[in-house]
Amino acid sequence: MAAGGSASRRAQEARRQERLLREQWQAARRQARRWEAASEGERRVAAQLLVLTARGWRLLVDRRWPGTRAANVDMLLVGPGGVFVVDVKNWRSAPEAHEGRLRVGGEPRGDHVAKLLAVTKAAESAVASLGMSPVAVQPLMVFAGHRVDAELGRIRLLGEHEVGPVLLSERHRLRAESVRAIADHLERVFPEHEGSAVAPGVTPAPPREQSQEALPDGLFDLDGLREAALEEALRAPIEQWMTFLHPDQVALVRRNWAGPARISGPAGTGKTVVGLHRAAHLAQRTTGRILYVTFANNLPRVQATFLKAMSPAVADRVEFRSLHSWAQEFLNEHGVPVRLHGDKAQTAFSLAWKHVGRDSCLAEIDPAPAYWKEEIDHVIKGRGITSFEEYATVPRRRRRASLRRPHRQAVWALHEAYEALRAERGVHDFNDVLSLALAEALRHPGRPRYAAVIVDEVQDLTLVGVRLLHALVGDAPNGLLLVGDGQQAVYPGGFRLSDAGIDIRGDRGQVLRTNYRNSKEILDAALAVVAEDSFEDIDGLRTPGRRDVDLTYHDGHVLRVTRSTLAEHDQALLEALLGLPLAARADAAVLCPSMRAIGHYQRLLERAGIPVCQLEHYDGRPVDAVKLGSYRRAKGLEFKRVYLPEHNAALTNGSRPPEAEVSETRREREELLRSGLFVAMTRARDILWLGTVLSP
Ligand SMILES: Nc1ncnc2c1ncn2[C@@H]1O[C@H](COP(=O)(O)OP(=O)(O)OP(=O)(O)O)[C@@H](O)[C@H]1O
Repeated sequence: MAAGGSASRRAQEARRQERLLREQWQAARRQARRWEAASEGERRVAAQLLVLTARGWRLLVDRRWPGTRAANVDMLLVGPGGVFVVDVKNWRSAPEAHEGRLRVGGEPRGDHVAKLLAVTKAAESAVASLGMSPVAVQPLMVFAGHRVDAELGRIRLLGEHEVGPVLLSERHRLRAESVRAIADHLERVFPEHEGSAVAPGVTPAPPREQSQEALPDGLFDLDGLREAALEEALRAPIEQWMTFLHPDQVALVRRNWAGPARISGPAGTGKTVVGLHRAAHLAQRTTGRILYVTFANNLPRVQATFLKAMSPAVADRVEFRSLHSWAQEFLNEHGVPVRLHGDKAQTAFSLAWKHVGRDSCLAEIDPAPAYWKEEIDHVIKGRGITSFEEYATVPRRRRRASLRRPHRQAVWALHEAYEALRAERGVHDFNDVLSLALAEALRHPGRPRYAAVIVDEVQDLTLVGVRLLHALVGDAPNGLLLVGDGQQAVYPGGFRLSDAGIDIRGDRGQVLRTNYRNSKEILDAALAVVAEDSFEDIDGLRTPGRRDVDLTYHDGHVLRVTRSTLAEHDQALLEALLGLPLAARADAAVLCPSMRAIGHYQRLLERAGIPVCQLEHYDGRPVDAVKLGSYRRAKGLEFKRVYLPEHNAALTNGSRPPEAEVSETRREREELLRSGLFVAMTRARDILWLGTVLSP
């Protein structure tokens, strides 16, 4: 039933659009005819664009390029789809875009490309003061008398038939008031060109008798426009942040940095948003590829979805990858054999622990082998340490237990045993993949394969990981951008920029301070968890856990739900979720600290008939299911409603021995658990549900 109903609605809308378009097209053609100085071809293009002016677009024609005496800009077009800088060409031969160059009739036309890009840059600067990101400004070359739909770097090449439908079906990023304000502003910045022979007013002329305006065959393709208009009517607008940023953010997106740069700031301050806009901006400015990397492997899919919506023209030049999957592919391409096998590597470690760890002095500090596996993973291999002398004195960042020389000797013996057993099995672990890739990258310093590398959640990388990414672009201008927040580190170990040989000075280190995501109530609750945990960020600075953050006005609440038993607690969670309107479930997430808890809540929700989407499978596109995953998997994401069942179960609550008796390693573990909880809590925009069980 639904399908039949929607088909008939679609047909009805199509008929309405067709009627409307005929009227608009006829008015536009009459108006274009008044442009005496223009050629017939240019008038036809103008008529296409004038149709848009009847649909909420503003067309500025023949404007002066600011800062020049005589240079002109053919057209500026502002509408729901953004700002377009339009250059109309009335060339006899069709354009050819090949290997980034424009040729017409075999002749190079690079000068036209350069001019259009320069005007686009001027338009970007003009709208930046209104907080508009450069990704919303797009250059277009339109060819009268030809059918074209191609790309030349960031320039879209369209024929006269294609331009109308393409612009009409752009996703909506500007509301009517913004279109007005931006067009008014551009009208002032790009004044009318003196001596312009084009009629200035571009409001459609009053309709004449319509019968005389029969459409000449082949001149105008109503079908294309009608389809586009229909799509436009059914399409949802893209998010506000994909077009408008705070002016300070726009400045970061557009800035020229002479070498590696860094953007830091507390949770929710728009770091990823700036990173994504910067990726799109750099892709627009260069012909090279941009690598956007994170540690987590679900985040790249989500970020790729966002970029595609935000800036489809450059989406295929930005590669979103998790660090390890990228490194593995890089090794494969270079013919370096790699046999990543996490389980076999883990068995090798367990055996090594049994042979040389369990009965050593290490067990006095912490009897849990996991602590020592982390020591090897994050301190020794994560830092690329290959000799005991180096390990004997290395600063163990984010590690609390102090290890004297005999302990370090014991760790080294464990490491060597592990490496021998791993090698015997012929397998690699995750750290090996990065070390091999680093060695390979350093072996081929030649032509960089990326114009830029942007690293998100950089605090979660190991030193070897960050060195590897640095090696890909070196200290090239605008090459490396590190984005992250030390307070959200959820892995042990860590590094300082100086350890990695990355020198970030002056304005290349930027801090964002305005939280756009959380309400005061939610942020205060999250900060209370880590208030006592000062942390060291990658610049080596110690920062107190309770940080000063500017908040934007935003409503949001914390709901604390305490029940005596797990069954009652789970029932309360189900009631909260079942009470949501169906559409609201899509923006709700249940986050858990462990795999065991994820399994438990997956069964609970499914039994109650609540559809669940694991965060592993979430790619940022709306899906009508409650998201479910671990705190770590939720990094970098956000949801309107976040549910944290048994949120404090892993933290100490009354059962903790006196402070003096708590081991350093236990303190370290608890600190990491609190960081994880802090990350999970700060994912919530409107509602943060905190479940507690009194007697689990
Ligand atoms: N200028 C802005 N105006 C309005 N909202 C914004 C702006 N900049 C960012 N936001 C919003 O703020 C939220 C947080 O942005 P983002 O995810 O980039 O922050 P972050 O600093 O990377 O967060 P985290 O470190 O917690 O993952 C998003 O909902 C985004 O839409």
